[in-house]
Amino acid sequence: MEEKRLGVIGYALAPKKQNSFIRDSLLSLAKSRGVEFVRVDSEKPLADQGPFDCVLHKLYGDDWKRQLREFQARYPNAVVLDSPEAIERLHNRISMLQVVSELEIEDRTETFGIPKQIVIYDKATLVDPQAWESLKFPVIAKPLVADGSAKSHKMALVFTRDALNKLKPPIVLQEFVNHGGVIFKVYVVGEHVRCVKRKSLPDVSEEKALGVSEDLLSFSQVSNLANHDAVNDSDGYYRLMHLDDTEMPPDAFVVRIARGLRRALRLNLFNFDVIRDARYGNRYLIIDINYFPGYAKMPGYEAVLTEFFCDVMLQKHRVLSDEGNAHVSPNEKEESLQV
Ligand SMILES: Nc1ncnc2c1ncn2[C@@H]1O[C@H](COP(=O)(O)OP(=O)(O)OP(=O)(O)O)[C@@H](O)[C@H]1O
Ligand SMILES: O=P(O)(O)O[C@H]1[C@H](OP(=O)(O)O)[C@@H](OP(=O)(O)O)[C@@H](O)[C@@H](O)[C@@H]1OP(=O)(O)O
Ligand SMILES: [Mg+2]
Ligand SMILES: [Mg+2]
Repeated sequence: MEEKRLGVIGYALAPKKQNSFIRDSLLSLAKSRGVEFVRVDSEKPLADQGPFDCVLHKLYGDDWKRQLREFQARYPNAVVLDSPEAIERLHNRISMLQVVSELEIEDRTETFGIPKQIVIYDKATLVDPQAWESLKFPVIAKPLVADGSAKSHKMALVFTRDALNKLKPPIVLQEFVNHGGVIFKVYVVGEHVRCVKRKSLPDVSEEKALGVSEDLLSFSQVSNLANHDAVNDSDGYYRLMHLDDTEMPPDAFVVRIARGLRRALRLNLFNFDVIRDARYGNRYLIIDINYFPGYAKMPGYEAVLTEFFCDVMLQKHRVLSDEGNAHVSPNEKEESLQV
């Protein structure tokens, strides 16, 4: 039975995201807590729709950003999850990871950072040895832009300097770090943090790097590959990893990083990929941060997300009732969402 009407969330998502995220199980649980979901009609201006208490979105482009601005001007009390300016930082693989160096986290046993990386904007720099002299091969070449397009996920494991001329800048060259073939994906939903294990690229030994038949290996979204894809890979490069044997990073450490990133990024909905450097065993490297990832892959995602949306609505009501007593600026309102 519906307890109390908390509010309406307008969602603006690409069809694939809508299909995976907006499930009946989420809608009914949210409804039982007084939260209703309404699809934003992409054929009409956002500001002419609603009213919504909250807009949940993962769309790209200037037109969408303009629509959000117009909506916010018309409904200054509505909550936009998340702010397009904050999301934009994740659309560039350099600014995305710069935030890691801003974190001030002390841990007695574990350390963290990012792999060594450089950015290459043009072909000329790509073939200039000075540019990548300091990098140790193999490296992973990643498109600089991470805008959700299929192209932005196309990576290459590059074994030799000679292979660099096959790449198309702008790219980031990041040192490949052996990590036992397992990646940790940390899902953040407001204050909630959940870490899961996924398959990753297998380690590359020095002999293997010397013996490869190709000096460049292309791949895309490895952690989403089904296990049988990996096993059937014709040259046997991928193999089934024993995820169960891999120890998880300490919970408290992961939560501290997640909360630090959330504050620094001013985002509520994201995940980040972490690998454990096989050379040390207590050193963790953050390699990727994604806005509004595939939460539906998280067991029990409905309860976690519902709890979060209820909190957002309750905080909004709280801010509004405070506003009756004193003036609260829009910035302060946003701040209050960041617990
Ligand atoms: N520096 C690295 N060292 C070792 N493996 C890496 C490194 N960077 C990336 N990988 C591997 O390559 C995969 C893809 O890299 P990354 O996560 O940056 O790409 P993405 O396309 O943004 O991924 P996602 O689908 O999570 O958005 C990782 O999941 C991991 O398996
Ligand atoms: O679609 P999936 O469920 O695989 O979710 C993936 C999501 O795609 P979607 O937003 O189109 O859904 C990706 O977003 P873009 O970089 O392409 O913007 C990125 O966030 C991945 O990291 C997510 O995979 P996960 O990290 O959760 O495994
Ligand atoms: Mg990733
Ligand atoms: Mg990514």
